[in-house]
Amino acid sequence: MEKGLEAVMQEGEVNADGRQVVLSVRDVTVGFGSQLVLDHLNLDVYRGEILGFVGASGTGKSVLMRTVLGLLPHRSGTIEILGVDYDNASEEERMLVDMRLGVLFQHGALFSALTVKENIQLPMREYLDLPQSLMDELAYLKVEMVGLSPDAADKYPSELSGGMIKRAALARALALDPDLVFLDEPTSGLDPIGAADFDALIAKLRDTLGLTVYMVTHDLDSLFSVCDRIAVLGQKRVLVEGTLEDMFACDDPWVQSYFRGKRARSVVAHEKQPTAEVEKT
Ligand SMILES: Nc1ncnc2c1ncn2[C@@H]1O[C@H](COP(=O)(O)OP(=O)(O)OP(=O)(O)O)[C@@H](O)[C@H]1O
Repeated sequence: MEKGLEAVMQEGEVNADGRQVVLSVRDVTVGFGSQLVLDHLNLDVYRGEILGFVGASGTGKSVLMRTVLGLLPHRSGTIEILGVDYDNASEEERMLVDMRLGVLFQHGALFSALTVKENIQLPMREYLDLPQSLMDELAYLKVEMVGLSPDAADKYPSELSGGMIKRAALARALALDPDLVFLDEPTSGLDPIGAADFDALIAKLRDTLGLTVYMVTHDLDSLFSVCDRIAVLGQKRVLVEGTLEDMFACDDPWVQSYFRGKRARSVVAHEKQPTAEVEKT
């Protein structure tokens, strides 16, 4: 049975804790030829949270994100987005779901021949029928929302710094006011201050817009500072998902070395520093 936009946006299983599940991945298996990358993987993402998704290189984080976005086929299992079983949805339902999703691919992936404003307007042109003046107004609004100055809107990607490209790509991901945003290593390639600013921007957007954020990252700072929950991919499935405390308590060797290793300890020490400073004054 087909559902209208209202139904698509409001549905989603509510779990035992009363949390709304906006993305539910059940028993999903993905492979290429004889190589199995994901094997009966399960994952839930809750409305309004920032979920950090980590795992060793090559474990399948990008494959999972692309599978959830319908860009790669899965051999078995179900994927429900905003309460809609994507595989069994009608074309209209899929389009309504797609409109509620924003994606920031690794390296920004802006079209180099288009200005920032034109890049932001691409999803608007694809899904909506709006007059140019309104699309311009909306594009400037998104540019401001991600902390870029208005003159950045008329620049081409080659005229922007790495941090500005990430912000412009985020503005494009926000073009249709999505419910759920996928970010693939959003802080990679940024210096620590740029990365921290970007993390703060994501947290602010979540708080003000009520976004749900699914963030693939290797950045320990992001995991410690902005993620509400973390899911760890390993052995073709989600090894553990939960809070930082759950990560510290997990006895899987990779999770232990990642969250209790030297780098993690220095990040924790650094995260605690501002509090110590405040206490001194
Ligand atoms: N289109 C494809 N065809 C064949 N194999 C693929 C394809 N895409 C990914 N793979 C394989 O799937 C595995 C997982 O790749 P993926 O890019 O998802 O890893 P990742 O966890 O995102 O790694 P990283 O952290 O380095 O980005 C790798 O062995 C990769 O070679």
